[in-house]
Amino acid sequence: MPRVLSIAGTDPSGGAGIQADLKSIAATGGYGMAAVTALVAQNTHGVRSVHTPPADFLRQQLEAVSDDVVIDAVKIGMLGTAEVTQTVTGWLAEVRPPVVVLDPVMVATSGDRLLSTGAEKALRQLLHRVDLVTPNLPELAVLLHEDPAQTWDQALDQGRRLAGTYSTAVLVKGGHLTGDAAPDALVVPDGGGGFAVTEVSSVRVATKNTHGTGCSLSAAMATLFARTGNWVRTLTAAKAWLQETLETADLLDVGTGHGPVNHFHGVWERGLAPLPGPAAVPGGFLPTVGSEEPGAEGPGPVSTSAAPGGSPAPAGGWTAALWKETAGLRSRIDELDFVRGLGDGSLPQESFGFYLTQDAIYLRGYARAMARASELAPRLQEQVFWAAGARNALEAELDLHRNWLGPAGGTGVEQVLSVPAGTDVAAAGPVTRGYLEHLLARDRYAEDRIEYARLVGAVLPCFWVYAEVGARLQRLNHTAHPHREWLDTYADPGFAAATEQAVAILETVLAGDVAERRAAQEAFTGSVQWEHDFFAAGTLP
Ligand SMILES: Nc1ncnc2c1ncn2[C@@H]1O[C@H](COP(=O)(O)OP(=O)(O)OP(=O)(O)O)[C@@H](O)[C@H]1O
Ligand SMILES: Cc1ncc(COP(=O)(O)O)c(N)n1
Repeated sequence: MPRVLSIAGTDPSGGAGIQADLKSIAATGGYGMAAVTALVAQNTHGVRSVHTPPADFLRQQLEAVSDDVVIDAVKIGMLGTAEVTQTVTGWLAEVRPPVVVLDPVMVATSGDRLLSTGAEKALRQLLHRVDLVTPNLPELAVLLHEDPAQTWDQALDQGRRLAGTYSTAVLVKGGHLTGDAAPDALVVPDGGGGFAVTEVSSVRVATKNTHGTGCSLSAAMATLFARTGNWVRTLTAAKAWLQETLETADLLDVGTGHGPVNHFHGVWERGLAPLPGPAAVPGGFLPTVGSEEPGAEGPGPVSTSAAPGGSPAPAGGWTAALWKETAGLRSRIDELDFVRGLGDGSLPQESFGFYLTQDAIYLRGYARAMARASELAPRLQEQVFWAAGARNALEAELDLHRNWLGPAGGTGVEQVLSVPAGTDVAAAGPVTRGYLEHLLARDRYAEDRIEYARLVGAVLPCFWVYAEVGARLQRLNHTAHPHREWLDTYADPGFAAATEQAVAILETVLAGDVAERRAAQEAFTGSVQWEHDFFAAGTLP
């Protein structure tokens, strides 16, 4: 866990400054430390007064930390005066921490000045010693002695000029622009006079509770860079995290002015997932977008690899949390008479027939759910994926009739096939009917994106739980097994690959906004329960 030091001012109301930094560092997976530059009497409405302790005392704080603790990253926020700024510059020159991120705090959201004009020159000196500077648009202009950018293109030009002048990476932040988007861009000098510019944009959240976003973002950047060693991955991860803190900011009830962001909402919602391996970032924040930076991750979801159990692994923090949440219920599936009987070969033939009949009916409805998901999918890739899923489910259903449920099987499926079109659920048992109603409950949500999220969550367990149960059953298979051929169908690599893709889509949906996430989570857990019940019903012909 990276040890991250914030050097900044205080906010006793907890939304900005050191208090925000420590929350950000913890939320993004670091150990937070703090040296105070200034004590600020402020709240969500503004700054009342500032008390700056002697610079020598700041130096003592910094040395107390660096004499004892290995520092993996530093975030610098409010400095206030030239003397304080020079003290920090001097300490950095001696200690040389591996990563230094500077948020050049000049003016608070409330409009109050937090840096004396006499300190601007000292701040420019400090710029030579930092790896990343994260100015908002007015700060960018002051650092360049120019007027503030009015457009995003002008802001990017200024970012390039600042990066070139100080040979440092610049994070240009578009929070002060208007419009539906909140764009940010990393501008990194390439050493040959050019720049690698990577833009990461998010949807602007309609909230007045944005106090401390700049502090929180820069602290998250320092922490995540210490974890990933890659600025593009860091920004993508930090933005995704910041977005959820903004989306859920209104759930907090802190002050009556510009309130703080909700630093821990996502972490608490997902639960404390174990830390991922090297070069990874906390759950759910891994980039799923492309970038211009050479060597950075290409487009596409995080890699999914087969879990030791043989079923696909979660695609990120969101799916990991959901998978973990349903672990108890899934483990009970293995204990069911039907699953035990299928595994050890003791399952009565009529139970098997009943199960296959229900499966065929189920697949018809399941195909409809995926066809609807294809209709609603916002991205072409997903549209294609669900359409293919619908087709495969129908083909599997045909195959069941052709190869398993023919007259010789004597399971009564002919009756199912002969019912008039549109009423094919008539022969469904109560569980099959209930499961299909759950899958196809389409009119409960007005917005397409919510219905899509719900559908993705609802159809997923049939992929994922089935793959998991199937992988275990397949291991019990042998040449003399009475259900050998059926168990072989579980070993289809195409199905495993499709399951991985489906899990990756679910991860993307869960990383959407809160309403989408809720819809998908609820539908997913509901379907896991139905999967359990479906297997349980297998012994009730
Ligand atoms: N309403 C919003 N919705 C989504 N993202 C936002 C919103 N407002 C700001 N951001 C993002 O928050 C980060 C901080 O941006 P901003 O340009 O406001 O910096 P700042 O002025 O230093 O922040 P602060 O509000 O702490 O002073 C950026 O990543 C920006 O894109
Ligand atoms: C100690 C301190 N540091 C930074 C800010 C800027 O944050 P914001 O612009 O959101 O008020 C602040 N208000 N206080």
